[in-house]
Amino acid sequence: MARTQRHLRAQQRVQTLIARDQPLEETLGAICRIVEAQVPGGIVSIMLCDETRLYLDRIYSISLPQAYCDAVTGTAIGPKNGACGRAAYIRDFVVCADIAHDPNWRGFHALAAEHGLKACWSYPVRASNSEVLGTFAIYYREPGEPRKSDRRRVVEAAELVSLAVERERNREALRENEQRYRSLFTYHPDAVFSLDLAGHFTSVNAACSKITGYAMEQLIGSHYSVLVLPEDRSRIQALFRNADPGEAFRYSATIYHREARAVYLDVTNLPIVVNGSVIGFYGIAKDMTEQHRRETELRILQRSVEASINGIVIADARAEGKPVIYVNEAFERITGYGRDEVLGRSCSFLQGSETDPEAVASMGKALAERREINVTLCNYRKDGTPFWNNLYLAPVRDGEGTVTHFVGIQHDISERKSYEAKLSFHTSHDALTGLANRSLFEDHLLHDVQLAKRHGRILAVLFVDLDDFKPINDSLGHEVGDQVLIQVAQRLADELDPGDTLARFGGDEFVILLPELAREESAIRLVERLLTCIRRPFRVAEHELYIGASVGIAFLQDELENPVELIQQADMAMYRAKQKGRNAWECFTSDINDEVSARMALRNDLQEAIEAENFELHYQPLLDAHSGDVVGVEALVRWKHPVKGYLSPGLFIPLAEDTGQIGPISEWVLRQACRDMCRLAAEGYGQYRVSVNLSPLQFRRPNFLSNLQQALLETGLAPEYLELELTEGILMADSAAAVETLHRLRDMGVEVSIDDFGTGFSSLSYLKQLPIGKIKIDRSFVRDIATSRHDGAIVQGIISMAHHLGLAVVAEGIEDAEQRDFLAAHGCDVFQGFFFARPMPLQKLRAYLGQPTVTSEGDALPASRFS
Ligand SMILES: Nc1nc2c(ncn2[C@@H]2O[C@H](COP(=O)(O)O[C@H]3[C@@H](O)[C@H](n4cnc5c(=O)[nH]c(N)nc54)O[C@@H]3COP(=O)(O)O)[C@@H](O)[C@H]2O)c(=O)[nH]1
Repeated sequence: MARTQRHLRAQQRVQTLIARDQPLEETLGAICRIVEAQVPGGIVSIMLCDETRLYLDRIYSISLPQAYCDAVTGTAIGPKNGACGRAAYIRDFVVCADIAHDPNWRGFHALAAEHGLKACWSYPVRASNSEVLGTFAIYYREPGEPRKSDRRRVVEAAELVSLAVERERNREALRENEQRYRSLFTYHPDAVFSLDLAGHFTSVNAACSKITGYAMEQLIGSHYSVLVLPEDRSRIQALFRNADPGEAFRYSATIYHREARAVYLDVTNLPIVVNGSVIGFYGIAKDMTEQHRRETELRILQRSVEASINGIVIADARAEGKPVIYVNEAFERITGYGRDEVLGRSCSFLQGSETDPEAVASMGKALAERREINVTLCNYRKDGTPFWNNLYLAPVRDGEGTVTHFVGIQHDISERKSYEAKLSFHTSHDALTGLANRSLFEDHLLHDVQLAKRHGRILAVLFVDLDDFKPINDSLGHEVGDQVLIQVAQRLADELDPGDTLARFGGDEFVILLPELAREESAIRLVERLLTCIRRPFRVAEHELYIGASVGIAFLQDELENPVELIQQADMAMYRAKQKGRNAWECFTSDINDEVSARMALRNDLQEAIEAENFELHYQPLLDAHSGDVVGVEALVRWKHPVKGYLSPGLFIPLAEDTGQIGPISEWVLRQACRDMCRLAAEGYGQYRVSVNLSPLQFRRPNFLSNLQQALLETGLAPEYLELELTEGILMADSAAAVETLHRLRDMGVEVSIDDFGTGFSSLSYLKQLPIGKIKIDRSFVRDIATSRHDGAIVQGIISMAHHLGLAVVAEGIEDAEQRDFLAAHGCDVFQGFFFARPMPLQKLRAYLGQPTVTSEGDALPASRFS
């Protein structure tokens, strides 16, 4: 009984050691001690299997000699390998009553004998799953058989060993599991954490710290929501609230990094279930910030590509034929092809008959060489219309540098191209007539002169200047003038050969290049034809208009160095033709050159005269036809040329009108005339009205009226003592504006008369509508008034009708008494002419007007010339 109790107590001790997870070695040592205490003379050994279950590689014993233990450690499990090797092998009790004679101990006899071991009883240690874990054995130093109780003791001890070893193995497995789990947690690159049910962090790994910027100790215990963006909090709280027990849930969240930057997370939470209850949540949060940035960037890029106004096309560089894999909306708009019609096709379908093969080849070369290129080529829309495509092609490379795609950016530059074409047309053509302009004409001239010289051809340049075109422009307006020019251009073009060049140099000047004439007479015959065709009437709206032309001809001479000189020569010849009268032509000769040079010199001299104010005014009196009183004077400008003396305005006014120099001359005349009249009055010669000739240019200036007013103010002449002489042409051009100006003059008190009446297009009925007071019959009618019944009748008619309209009539150019008497007899109001007085300088006018006479009121009396 006492032995049984001792046995039980011994077992309890061992079990306590096992339960307390004491080290296995300690527990097995205890088992050895307990059993040896129970079996006098018995020496206990416990052997355990290796992982392969083929060897007994560990031995625990408190009494066996160490040398023996070392020798048997590693014994293979086998039927003839001693008591333990065999017991593990046959999985049953093995009794070796006499080791020395036991055949299963062959190989171990000497060892056993050496250590005095004579008997051994061994039993396999088996796990709960029957797996052999090792052996439990008792050695004796005398041969002997076990009793039943001995066998039971060995089996019980083996079970205790099994318990201890299994417990140790479980402990090991648990430790390993724990380490595995720890590794997963610790080394996971994503943030792994656990939360309690209230949402506080209970554990965090290093990645949590890295992603949030907070130390692990700071995170543990804090609530997850302090990290989450306020706008995300309620959504995430709801997810936790509504999570199905036992189900994982996933969401995206944005948190604040400690450095106040947003971190985008992809979070998965899963419940921690212990004993069937959820006690918290595990979380795995993947940092998506970089991916989010890339996605945002990609989205923006994608939208930019979609919304680009340029067509964008992407082709697969690795597939045969480089098929299109993407086109944007602009591509569809520009080409007219829908996306579905394009995808999978090679972009070459946009090319057509007008596509430049060189551009296509250079594009193909760039694609083959995998490099970018910018080409402009003609592509075709779906409806067949061509468009200019400025295409930029660039390769797209992958991470290894392999070209995977080509991106093409199309820019439809059709509008720019057409604008450029127009621009280039305008730089080389006249906008009104569409003819070549001077620059293009000169290009042709240089080229044709070269050929003519090389092949000994006859080449001529014709300079055509229209006669009588200016009055049309002035009197009927520019629109009518433009139409005439267009028709002239057409008529000239109709007469020319295809190889000839017709150009307009501006105004009414046309220039023709005849590069290949059979003989010089051919040019002259052509000129005759041109003059004839220009003489034919021009019809513009309700007008039937007649003009002529003057043509200068210049032939290419061997000695000519600069081809452009031919134009100048033809121009000079034209000038000479003009002097011959209307519808004439003239060939260039060297004397013409001299004449033009003289004109150029005169122009330069005139400019100097303007700057030095080298002019003088002469005054020609105007006499009352009845009383002979001087009723006014006409101011006539003279140029005091330093070499040539006084020059008549007939010599320089037309030149000044051509060159625009008339402007400053007119300004000077107006002011000087006003000043002189004031001076005469101040000197007591009387206050006379002065007539000043007005040039069309001066009248049309926008600031004409204000300048006039300024001149009157500056000089102090009262407006009623100023009369402006206008030609009919001035009034006819842009008549509405001209009439308006006349009204303003009348409002100012300035008198207006029509000069050279009878030579223009106007009729008396037209003049009736104008606020004018006087007409001046042209000198040409007065000249033959007494001898030509025709002129006499015209003058008579003019006077009669003018009086009916309430207009005074002045006759100019009266040179003899006959003319005077005729005009007096027919009621002419005012006389002017050499018969009475020639134009004279102011000093002579003083003498002509006689001694200054001053009335009691201080006014001078008018001088009478008839008494
Ligand atoms: N825009 C301006 N034109 C001006 C100005 N000064 C003169 N002119 C114009 O120049 C043309 C020639 O003028 P001029 O040589 O001075 O001749 C004038 C008279 O001398 C001449 N005249 C006068 N009486 C007779 C005569 O009996 N016989 C005859 N053969 N000639 C005579 O007529 C000219 C005046 O003509 P008009 O102006 O039509 O009254 C001439 O057209 C001038 O208008 C100027 O400052 N600005």
